Amino acid sequence: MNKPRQNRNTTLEGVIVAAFGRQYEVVVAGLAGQEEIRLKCYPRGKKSTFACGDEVEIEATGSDQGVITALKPRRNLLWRSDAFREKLIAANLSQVVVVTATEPGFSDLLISRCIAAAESQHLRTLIVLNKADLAESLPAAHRMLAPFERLGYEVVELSARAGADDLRPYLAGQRSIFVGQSGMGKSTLTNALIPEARAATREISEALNSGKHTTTFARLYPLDGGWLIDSPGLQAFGLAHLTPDELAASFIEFQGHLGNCRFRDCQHESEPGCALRAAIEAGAIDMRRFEHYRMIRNEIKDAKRQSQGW
Ligand SMILES: Nc1nc2c(ncn2[C@@H]2O[C@H](COP(=O)(O)OP(=O)(O)OP(=O)(O)O)[C@@H](O)[C@H]2O)c(=O)[nH]1
Ligand SMILES: [Zn+2]
Repeated sequence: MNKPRQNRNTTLEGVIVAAFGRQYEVVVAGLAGQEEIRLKCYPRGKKSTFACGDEVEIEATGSDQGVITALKPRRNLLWRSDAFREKLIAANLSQVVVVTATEPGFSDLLISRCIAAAESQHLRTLIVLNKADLAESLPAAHRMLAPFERLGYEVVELSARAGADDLRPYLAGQRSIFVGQSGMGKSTLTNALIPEARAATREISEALNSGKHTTTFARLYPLDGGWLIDSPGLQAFGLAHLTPDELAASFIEFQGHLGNCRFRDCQHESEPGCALRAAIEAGAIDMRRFEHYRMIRNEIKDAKRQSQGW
């Protein structure tokens, strides 16, 4: 039987497992009984708008190289954007795992951003609280996460250094991505779950001649009937691509209140008869979450103005 790698110009199907700039690593799928084929691929055109998790068609141009010729329809896409740029994070996910830690401190606004990005794509969100061994900092982290837990977002507390088995059941059969600030322990978790990942991390930091293990690009690993993407630490998570309505809908606790304000175009600032404000006062909506919503909404408005050159 012919090995597909020898069939020049044959169209193959695969999944993007790593994205570095204009270069992508693609694992060719559906070749039962044959060893896995990994190809270094470039997009055919100038645009490189693919993400980890994308399902693509490729043409092999050599034994280990190929050209991406088509993108299969995406089930969903996690991405971030400001007024001028967009950055694709990952595609075809089933859940977003926000990794936080007792130390260093983390931003709850960033968690709300990650949740908004996930909810707007109808993805499940799970929160991990890592470094539970640093007991002194646990109470503060619990306080920070309490509003999210009250909304039903599950928090899994663990110490990646001691192992990640408590997380395994949540990841089995799922297509997950670890997102979060730098230093929360995403790579330590990935390494605990996937022994092969450790080798990959070491190889890359050796190649870059840096002792540091900061993740610089997203990589997908098969895991327990699904897969997991480890992604670089996030500092910013702009949501300029969301409409104001989409943003409001992605704050799940606003459901049941949106649409009940006296004015149809209520900005939920100081208008009389604002249902959201009433819900905050009644304790049904957490003030901090409402602040997050306002901050992101104002940022979206600013981004729109900037991109239109106002
Ligand atoms: N005490 C403690 N330290 C941990 C634990 N997990 C990870 N760390 C440490 O936290 C630091 C950051 O871990 P990384 O896994 O590199 O964090 P990251 O989120 O992948 O960071 P980026 O690659 O920059 O996004 C490392 O020094 C880890 O050894 C833990 O459970 N407990
Ligand atoms: Zn209102």
